[in-house]
Amino acid sequence: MPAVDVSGEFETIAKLLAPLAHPEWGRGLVDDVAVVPSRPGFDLVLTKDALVEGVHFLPEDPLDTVAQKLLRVNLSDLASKGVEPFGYLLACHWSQRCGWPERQAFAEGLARDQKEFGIHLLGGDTVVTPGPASFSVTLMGWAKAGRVVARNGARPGDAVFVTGQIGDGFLGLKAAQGALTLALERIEALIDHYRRPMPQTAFAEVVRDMATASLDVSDGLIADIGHIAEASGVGIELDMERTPVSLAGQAWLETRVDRQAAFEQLATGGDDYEIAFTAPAADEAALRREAERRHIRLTRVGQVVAGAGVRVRFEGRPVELARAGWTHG
Ligand SMILES: Nc1ncnc2c1ncn2[C@@H]1O[C@H](COP(=O)(O)OP(=O)(O)OP(=O)(O)O)[C@@H](O)[C@H]1O
Ligand SMILES: Cc1ncc(C[n+]2csc(CCOP(=O)(O)O)c2C)c(N)n1
Ligand SMILES: [Mg+2]
Ligand SMILES: [Mg+2]
Ligand SMILES: [Mg+2]
Repeated sequence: MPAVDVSGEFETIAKLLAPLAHPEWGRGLVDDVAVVPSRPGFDLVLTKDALVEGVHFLPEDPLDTVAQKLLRVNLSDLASKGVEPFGYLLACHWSQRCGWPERQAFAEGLARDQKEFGIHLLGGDTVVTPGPASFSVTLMGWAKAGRVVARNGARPGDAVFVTGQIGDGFLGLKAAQGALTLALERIEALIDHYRRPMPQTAFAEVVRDMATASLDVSDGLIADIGHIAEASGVGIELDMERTPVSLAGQAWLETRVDRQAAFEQLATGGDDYEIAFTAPAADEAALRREAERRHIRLTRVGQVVAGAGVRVRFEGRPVELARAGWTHG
């Protein structure tokens, strides 16, 4: 009799994924569907992002961190809209390098973040591909009916804010590729940020209550702020030197001769998973209090004006950008 292939489809589902399933709604991952009871007074909010090896993560990245990044890029989308997540559908397209130990590591990463962020697996699909591995998640959350912040609510007179720090995802990729010379602890922190960005889930309720428009920064700060400007039919003025930078980012900036070009790279590099949003300028003090209570850095990077598009300045001078952020060809 041939040996049982323990990395097969149904072993993966039964042994690694079923323990992660929602105790009621996931039906033990032995049915064709998941069933989520409706929640009166709430809207069901859905988002989906995929990760592809060689495009979003590196072939040598450990699979537990790939699983965490997969959940976190999706958690970031819901957090940026002020929505509380509860569960997700998962598609695994395993490559040839994904044997049992790699699949186990992937499931461990999922388990860790399910616990940290209070979500459960509802179902999904498991296939093998001859190409690079890829994964996707459809994340679901509840929002009080009619209360999801849109991209299109920015108005002249609003200020533009961003949480946390910008540029560590971009620098983290360079660090992981061995292309940065910084102190080892900085390199390690940057690589960890690239592999396991931290979504600003604690800020979601502040966005929900105070933002006029919001999104998360995945493509790049300038490109994503451009999405708010476009959706809202307004212009946005951005002071690029205000881009909040980490200690590692500052150390990197000090190694650069062309400071403006360096800021441009940080503000267009993407992979940040911070929240960018607009709110009435008069609410700045209240927003700062809310951020401080949650130990979250908050930076005012620009303002909303009448007009169209993002106008970027660096130390008062207009900047012509080669590109505003990441796009898939
Ligand atoms: N293949 C698709 N089918 C249906 N809708 C899509 C598809 N791709 C993107 N969208 C929709 O287009 C909009 C913009 O998607 P986008 O992926 O740019 O947003 P995001 O997830 O915030 O950004 P990022 O992918 O950089 O994290 C969203 O409403 C998304 O649901
Ligand atoms: C190996 C490797 N090369 C490049 C990048 C940079 N990158 C890829 S996709 C993306 C935007 C968000 O993706 P999406 O719009 O698909 O959600 C960014 C900034 C990376 N993370 N890994
Ligand atoms: Mg997307
Ligand atoms: Mg996204
Ligand atoms: Mg987004």
